[in-house]
Amino acid sequence: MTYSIAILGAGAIGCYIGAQWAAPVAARGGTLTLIGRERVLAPLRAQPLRAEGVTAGPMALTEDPGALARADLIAVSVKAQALDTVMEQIARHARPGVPVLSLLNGIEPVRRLRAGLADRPVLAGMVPFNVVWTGPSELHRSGPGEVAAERHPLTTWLTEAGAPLELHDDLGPIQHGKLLLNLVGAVNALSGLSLYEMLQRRGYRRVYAAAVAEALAVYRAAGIAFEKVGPTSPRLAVSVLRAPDWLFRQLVLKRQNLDPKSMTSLASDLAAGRQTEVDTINGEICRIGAACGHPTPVNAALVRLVHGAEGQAEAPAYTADALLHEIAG
Ligand SMILES: NC(=O)C1=CN([C@@H]2O[C@H](COP(=O)(O)OP(=O)(O)OC[C@H]3O[C@@H](n4cnc5c(N)ncnc54)[C@H](OP(=O)(O)O)[C@@H]3O)[C@@H](O)[C@H]2O)C=CC1
Ligand SMILES: CC(C)(CO)C(=O)C(=O)O
Repeated sequence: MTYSIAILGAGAIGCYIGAQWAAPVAARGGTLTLIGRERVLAPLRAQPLRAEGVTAGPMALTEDPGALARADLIAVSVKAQALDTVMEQIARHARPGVPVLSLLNGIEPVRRLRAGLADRPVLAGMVPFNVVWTGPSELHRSGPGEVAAERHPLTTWLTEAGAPLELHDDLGPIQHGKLLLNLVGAVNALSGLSLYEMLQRRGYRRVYAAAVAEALAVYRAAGIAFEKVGPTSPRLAVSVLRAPDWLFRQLVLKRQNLDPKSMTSLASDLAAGRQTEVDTINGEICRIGAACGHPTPVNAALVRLVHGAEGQAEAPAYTADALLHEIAG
């Protein structure tokens, strides 16, 4: 059997995953189509996409959501803010029963896709690393790990074709593990610094550690299982993040291969004056806390501050002390 894969949302993640999957899909006689905006696709028509120095295999590039009609699997890689439109496009163009794989951060997007596309399988996926554009057709990845997805005949076909993908029967613990890693996004966004610069400073790391410690307490109270995603186990991370700068640099930063200009995707949105995914990230911790009666003042403060900064002409530049003050209430 051979299949046609569509990636809906040609941004940092969609293009990186497209670059990883294109050659294995083509080698099995399949096709891969990236659906996105012309401003992103035009440079890729002029110069093939390169991710980590490797040139991507053949892929079709289009702005037309009508291309979904040919897909046997649709991987969604837009921001959560675009999900309503994407669900309408899938409902209008995709064939009945074609599965949708969510590559978005957070747990809420999968819930929304399952509610909005109830007539087709929606598979959870998780991208553990950071990807940034280093040129119009060049991507840089930082951080370890493999993309994870729920097991399904189409995701099994992808792995058999050689696409780098780990399959699981239940992605819940992995999604909850990734959510802990994502809590850095709001701190990074509010600092106004690159992720690399922000992580060099203990004050910001203490804010991030407080958000993770609170989330761990909420998971415990709610009985939620999680797995380690990223370089360090979340419980150890809380202590490691609080270490002095010189020790953190030796233990973590030196091994991370972080691009000095890298930003979390939440920080890129805020810096570009766009709405962010903070409600699906820190907001999810607040929702779980509210449901089990566990207070979440740290994550609630981060949600409030990020919302306050959205749509402002200038990106915020909170000092670490100011953020520590805000989360202390
Ligand atoms: N970047 C990263 O390192 C990581 C990101 N993630 C998650 O992956 C998801 C995608 O993030 P990322 O790649 O950074 O986001 P990007 O903003 O880089 O990419 C999304 C792209 O999809 C486009 N788009 C939106 N709606 C549509 C549509 N209906 N049809 C076609 N294209 C559309 C957007 O255009 P426009 O801007 O015009 O809306 C944008 O170009 C997010 O949930 C993020 O949290 C997960 C792990 C790491
Ligand atoms: C950096 C990372 C891996 C964790 O927040 C990420 O998922 C993002 O940029 O959104």
